[in-house]
Amino acid sequence: MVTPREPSDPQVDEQVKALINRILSADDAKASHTSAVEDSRSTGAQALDEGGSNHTAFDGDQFDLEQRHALRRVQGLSTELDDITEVEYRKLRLEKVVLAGLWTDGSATEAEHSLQELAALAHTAGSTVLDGIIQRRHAPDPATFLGRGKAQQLRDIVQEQGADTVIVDTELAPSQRRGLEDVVGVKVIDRTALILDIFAQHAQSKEGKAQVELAQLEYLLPRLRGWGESMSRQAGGQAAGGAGIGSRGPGETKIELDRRRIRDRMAKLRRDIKHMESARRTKRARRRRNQIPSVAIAGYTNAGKSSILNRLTKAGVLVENALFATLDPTVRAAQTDDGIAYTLSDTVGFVRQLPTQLVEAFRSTLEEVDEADMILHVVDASHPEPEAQIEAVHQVFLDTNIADIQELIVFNKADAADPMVLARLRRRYPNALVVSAATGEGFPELEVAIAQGLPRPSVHMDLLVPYTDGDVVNRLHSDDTEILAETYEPEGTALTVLVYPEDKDHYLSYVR
Ligand SMILES: Nc1nc2c(ncn2[C@@H]2O[C@H](COP(=O)(O)OP(=O)(O)OP(=O)(O)O)[C@@H](O)[C@H]2O)c(=O)[nH]1
Ligand SMILES: [Mg+2]
Repeated sequence: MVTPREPSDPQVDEQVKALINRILSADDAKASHTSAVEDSRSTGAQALDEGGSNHTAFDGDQFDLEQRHALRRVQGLSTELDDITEVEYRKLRLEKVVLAGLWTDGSATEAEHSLQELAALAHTAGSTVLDGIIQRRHAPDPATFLGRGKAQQLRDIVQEQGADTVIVDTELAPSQRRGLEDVVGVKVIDRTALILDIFAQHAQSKEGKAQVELAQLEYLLPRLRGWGESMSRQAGGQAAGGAGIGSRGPGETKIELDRRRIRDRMAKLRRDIKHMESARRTKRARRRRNQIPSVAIAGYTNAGKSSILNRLTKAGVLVENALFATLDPTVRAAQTDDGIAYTLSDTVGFVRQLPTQLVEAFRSTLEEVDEADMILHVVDASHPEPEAQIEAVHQVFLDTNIADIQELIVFNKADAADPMVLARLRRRYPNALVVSAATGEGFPELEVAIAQGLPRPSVHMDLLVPYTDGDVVNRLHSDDTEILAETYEPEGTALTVLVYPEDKDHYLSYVR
């Protein structure tokens, strides 16, 4: 049984209230979402390499990153009430954390890697990870997630270390969260809330923000009940009749009101997102019509996708040694050595057990991948389990029906990877490439492989274009034609070209 929460235990209620306020307050997307990554990154996540981000010359000016740091500094100076709630909410939540996970199936190493990934996530959200425990157990305890004894041990660790938060490596039922909180005496957050928080901090585009807000509300809605229950219990004390109209206290009315406001907000967000989706589709259709081949970069979070994009295009996309640095698809123009233009799109990183609330948001970024001519599947070769990451990504490809697009696996971070592991990966994936976005190793081969994988203009034409039709020559010189020969004759420019089948008609009247 879950012990009923005392009405006078306001800490958790305050958190929920603050969260609701934050989400419901209009236009609070401004500074608040990007401000939470504190500078307390001294200890923690082994899954991230030491020393923060090492930027190459290809990573650009990192304006985004600077902006984030700048926003961080002004936090707490504002006197607006909204912002104060926000700051308190942050302070309350994510500072010194202890992690807790269960090892139910699989090997001990797998359980450990899962906790390491959680540490990396916590780190990305701005917390300092002090400690972590794993319990071997068939199934989670329905009341407290960890078994009673282990939960008490966790409480001791929390007290010893002076932690203020426990993060659990799964999604908890609301009652489990409260049950565990009652034992450990500090607030408990689950993996889903953590990932949602990171997404909220990082989303940049309007669509991304809307998607994340919708996901947060979806997560919050069923969890409001916990709060409502304790409030109506209060009211129940006054009107001792039990159920019925008389027992409805102000708490209940308030919770209903909040629920309705949240539902209204969710409906509005869904409408907005629909609208934004169709705008994006139009843009994509235009690109399609122009016949520019497209390459999508996909892969696990922190694999180095943005770094590879930057090196291929010198685009200056934010690279950060954190999970989910990129949360919005970014499309850039690139060119093969022999002048074929193509688009390269960066995508949101994959992660195991993506919260269901975020799957939609994630899928919208995969639409870019969906229509690509080729996928660069980037894998961090220095990660402890590259094969598991590949499988996780392939599973998502299967789930979203994009498994039939031509895929090129690219093992990145060759400079940091164990040579033995690299050898193993080379054997297992003979068609894959090994590169390092840090040193540039393997990039010439990568560029050749991309050039070979792209659809090429295939219709051979011999043309003579009169000098009066200069715009036609210009057009042939633009992105989507390959010029094999060009000479100037008295009657005009003679060209031998390869064009895409769709473009053939434009030039038929100039054929010699
Ligand atoms: N040693 C080494 N580090 C690299 C290499 N490529 C990228 N990194 C580092 O790995 C981290 C993640 O790089 P990103 O390019 O942001 O990775 P991403 O896949 O775009 O990550 P998300 O957008 O967060 O999913 C950064 O700290 C990079 O500096 C590499 O070849 N070698
Ligand atoms: Mg990225």
